[in-house]
Amino acid sequence: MAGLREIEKQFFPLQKIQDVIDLFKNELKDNEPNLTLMSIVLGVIENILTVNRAVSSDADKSNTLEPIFPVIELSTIEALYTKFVTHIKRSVDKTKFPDKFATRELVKIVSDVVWCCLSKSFKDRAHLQSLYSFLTGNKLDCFGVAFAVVAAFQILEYNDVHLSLSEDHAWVVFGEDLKETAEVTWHGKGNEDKRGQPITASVVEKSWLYLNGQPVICNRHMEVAAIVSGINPSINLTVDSVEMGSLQQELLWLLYDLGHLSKYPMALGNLGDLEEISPTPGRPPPVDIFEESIESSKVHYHNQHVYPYTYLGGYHYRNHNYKKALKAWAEATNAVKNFNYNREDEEIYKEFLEVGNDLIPTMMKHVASENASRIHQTSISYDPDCYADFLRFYDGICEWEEDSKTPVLHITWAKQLVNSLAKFDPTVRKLIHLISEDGEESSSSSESDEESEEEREIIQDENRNQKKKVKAKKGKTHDKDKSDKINGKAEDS
Ligand SMILES: FC(F)c1nnc(N2CCN(c3ncnc4sc(CC(F)(F)F)cc34)CC2)s1
Repeated sequence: MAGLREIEKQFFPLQKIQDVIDLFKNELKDNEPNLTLMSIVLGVIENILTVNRAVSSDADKSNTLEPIFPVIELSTIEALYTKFVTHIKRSVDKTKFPDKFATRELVKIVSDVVWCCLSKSFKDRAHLQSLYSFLTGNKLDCFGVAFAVVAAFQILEYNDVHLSLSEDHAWVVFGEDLKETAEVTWHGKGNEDKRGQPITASVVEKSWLYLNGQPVICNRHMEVAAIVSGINPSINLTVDSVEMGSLQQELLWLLYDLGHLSKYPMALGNLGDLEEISPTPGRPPPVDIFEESIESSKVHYHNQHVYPYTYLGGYHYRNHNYKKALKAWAEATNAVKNFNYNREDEEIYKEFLEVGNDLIPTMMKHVASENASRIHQTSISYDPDCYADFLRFYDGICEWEEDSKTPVLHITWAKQLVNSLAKFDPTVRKLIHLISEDGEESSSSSESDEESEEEREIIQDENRNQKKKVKAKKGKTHDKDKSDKINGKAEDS
């Protein structure tokens, strides 16, 4: 790939969101959309709108709704583009690799060409995902390194090297029919990188990090979807750039309409989140998009992806549809239970820890107060379906832990379980009919009364302890409340 093509240059300068949409629309018509160009353009815009925000000095501008979209000059983009292309072409002697398809040796060399320039600091900060970050700050996050390798191979005119994505890791596939795999980046903290190594069946089997062999294997258009999905509109922990969020949302709808999100559940989840924040007129509601994300995982990935369910659960929780939230979370652990938990799976562990030990307890508390307003007939603490999904949620977590090298549950899980159990009304606990996997039936209402009496005593004892603790903690601000604000998407100030 040489310099920018004339047709690409004509879109500059980019002065508004629509100019970026037009540039991407044109690139996506091509069967080799220019990954390097698009990553640099998005990185420049994200940097101006979030990291180096031009603080408008004239007072009148700050309170108008006039957008602050920057003017992106061709010269800025071309300089960065040439820098990356030159760096890649100068570092790889193609004459040594006459094959049409990439080899493992070449993949390691290209990974090294990216890796050697990286500064060793702050790898899990925001806004480190684009080639702009690589070219101006020598910093890339885990995804950014893998993407840079794939963009480099496009420049070297290999069309067999593609991005392979799980829910918390990225690597590449290559070779005649994408049969080869290779690590090209690091994962998590304190793990030696395994760059150059293949991802073997033993590493993949029952591993959430490698999705048990069901990762998202991208083509060039899905690689564009990955950089758009990776846009981070956050200015800081509490405020997002409205312009950057709108650009991401419009680009995701462009990719959606072209069919490039149909096999990418997380990109659909990201789009659902954006639609919750700012609904696009004439587009489906967020729930429909989350359902499409789940359907995509079922159809294309043997229902092995977990995030589609936690996207949906989080959405229902935020909108106080507690019954639907419990159903989604039960289906999330139904997906995760087939994996064996290991030390590199912390991200999904944290997701479930928050659901089990924070969101569900908070939900049960709210519902308890709702009872006070005598609408308890519809409340979840009287609903057998909710109780069944609550039990399924925990059953999935326990099955996930079974045969795992690393334990999942600890005392806090048990305490919260007892605490939440107690919030369900005893009558509803009798209505549950437990059918084990081998079809054996047993009703949850225990045959002997003293057993349920004993169960009640444990629960009452736990409640007494909880009440004592709450009184003791009265003065202390609840961290979760703070982080609730942190997760809030306040409008651009
Ligand atoms: F569980 C839900 F509530 C979630 N909310 N946000 C979630 N994200 C946000 C976006 N995200 C992603 N969104 C699109 N594509 C990818 S590829 C990938 C793995 C890695 F970064 F490449 F290593 C992560 C990821 C990770 C999961 S899950």
